[in-house]
Parts: sequence; C-alpha cells; structure tokens
Amino acid sequence: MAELLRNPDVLLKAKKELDQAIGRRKLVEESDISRLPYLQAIIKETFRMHPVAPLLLPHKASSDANICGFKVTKDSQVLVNVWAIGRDPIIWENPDSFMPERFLGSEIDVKGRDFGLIPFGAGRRICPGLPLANQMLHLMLGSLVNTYDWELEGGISPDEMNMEDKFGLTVQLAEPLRATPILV
Ligand code: HEM
Repeated sequence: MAELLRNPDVLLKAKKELDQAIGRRKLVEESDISRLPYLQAIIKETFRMHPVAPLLLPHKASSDANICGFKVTKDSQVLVNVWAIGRDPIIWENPDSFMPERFLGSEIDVKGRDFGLIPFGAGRRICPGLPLANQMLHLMLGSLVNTYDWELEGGISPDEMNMEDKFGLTVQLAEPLRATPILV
C-alpha cells in the first residue's frame, strides 16, 4: 500500500486493470488472480524491495561447501540476505525504483526457482505457507485498491513519504503508513 501511494501512476494502472478484469468495487476472488498480471507484478516488486523476512531464517550448513569462492564449513550458521539480493544492481536494473513493469512478460516468480527473488526461501525449508500467503496478499491488496481511493494523512505528498525500512526478524516501514480510505 505504501509503495502504491508513493507511486500514484502504479496505483492508477492497478485500478484500471481491476476495473477491466472484475469490475469496480468488487472484491478480488481466487479465480480472478490469473487475470490480474499487473497486481501480481506489484506484489513481486514489493517482495523484491521489502522482503518480509530480510535474512530468511537462520540455516546450518550440513556439509562443507564452496559458494562462489567462499568456503562455508560444516555446521556454520548461514544467513541469506534477501533484502540485499533484491537491491543488487548486478541482478536488477534501477534496484531502488518501484517498477512492477519489470515483471510483466517475465517468468520470474517467488516459488524458490529464481534466486534473485526468494522472499519465501528456497529448497527443502521453503516457507510451507507460501501458497496461502501469496494468495491472501493478492486478495487483500486487490480488494483494498478496487474498493477504495486512498489519501495520505496529514496532507503530505507522495514525494515526502519516508520509505526507509526498519529491520528485525521481519522488515517494517520505519514510519508506519497512515492513509485514509475513501469509498469509490
Ligand atoms: C507473506 C507471508 C510470508 C512470508 C514472506 C514468509 C516467509 C518465510 C520465510 C522466508 C521462511 C524461511 C525460509 C528459509 O529460511 O529458507 C518461512 C518459513 C516458514 N513459514 Fe512462512 N512466510 C509467510 C507466511 C507464512 C504462513 C501464512 C505460514 C503458515 C500458514 C507460514 C509458515 C511457515 C513455516 C512453518 C516456516 C518454517 C519452515 C521450515 O523451517 O521448515 N509462513 N516463511
């Protein structure tokens, strides 16, 4: 929601897609998601820039390994910095810009196959809640966008929003979003 209010052009495109695909003021249903590629791209782009678990969960190396020239000895604790991967200019063009368009027509998804975007982890310990969480995000965000217009509280403009992240086990906006819904 914060990135959408910060980028009104993206919000407008999302609204148009929802309007055309399911009709104004309707709640998004599971069967609608496949017809909403721009909404899907917004959620991927949000996971890229603001992964919920910035270091995943701690892992332990089960054997000695060599990763890109770095020696990882058996039993080491390994933290995967997905926040940094999402902002890596070697992987992503304009990494600090919120551009859902980068995912349109792209095969990249969050299911652990594309190591540039692994907000749920990958491999055997990948988040088992992935299908539920991913679906709920589309239903909730799509419904909030399709049902309301949104206004930033306190008369601040999108440019003035503080988009810094606050890090812990999970990532949050340093300054929580305050916005008012207006029924469309
Ligand atoms: C947007 C929502 C969610 C995100 C981004 C997320 C992300 C993650 C991540 C990054 C991990 C660690 C993976 C790793 O270190 O390799 C994880 C583990 C886990 N998640 Fe989620 N998760 C979400 C929602 C959920 C939900 C809804 C459930 C349950 C219904 C769930 C259950 C679990 C469990 C049980 C683990 C531990 C798996 C294991 O260690 O084998 N998660 N999740």
